[in-house]
Amino acid sequence: MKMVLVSAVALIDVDGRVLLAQRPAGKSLAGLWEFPGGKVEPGETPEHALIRELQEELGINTWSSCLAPLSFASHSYDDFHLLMPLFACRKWEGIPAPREGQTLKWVHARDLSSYPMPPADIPLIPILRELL
Ligand SMILES: Nc1nc2c([nH]c(=O)n2[C@@H]2O[C@H](COP(=O)(O)OP(=O)(O)OP(=O)(O)O)[C@@H](O)[C@H]2O)c(=O)[nH]1
Repeated sequence: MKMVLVSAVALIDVDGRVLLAQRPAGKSLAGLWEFPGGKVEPGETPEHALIRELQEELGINTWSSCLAPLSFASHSYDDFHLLMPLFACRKWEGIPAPREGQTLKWVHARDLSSYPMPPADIPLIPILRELL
């Protein structure tokens, strides 16, 4: 099966809340809440892919040194296998704004399970709760 490498991040604010983005209508898994990020392009590191995606999707800047490896998701969808490193990030420049039609929400760790997420993300929730 095709392996797809996606880099994702838990942006954590000063109150310990995590930023979730709701996938817009028309995309695969529309309506589900996910961590910001996207596919790692050829020649990119996961960190650089994330820095690029955060600029494109949210209009914020961060740095490799601010991306701490937290965990990863490994999940088979019908047509590909997703391998998704999840970083934690507490430091960035700018205010996250929805640049690609997403809805954004800062969510307390205890409330994360109220937001329907892609199946690959479910095992990441207890790990985030533990961190926060
Ligand atoms: N960014 C992100 N992607 C996730 C998460 N969980 C998860 O299964 N994915 C999957 O990883 C892929 C991310 O691709 P992407 O964000 O670059 O691409 P996309 O949605 O524009 O492309 P697509 O429409 O081909 O799925 C999607 O298939 C998405 O469903 C997550 O928490 N964050």
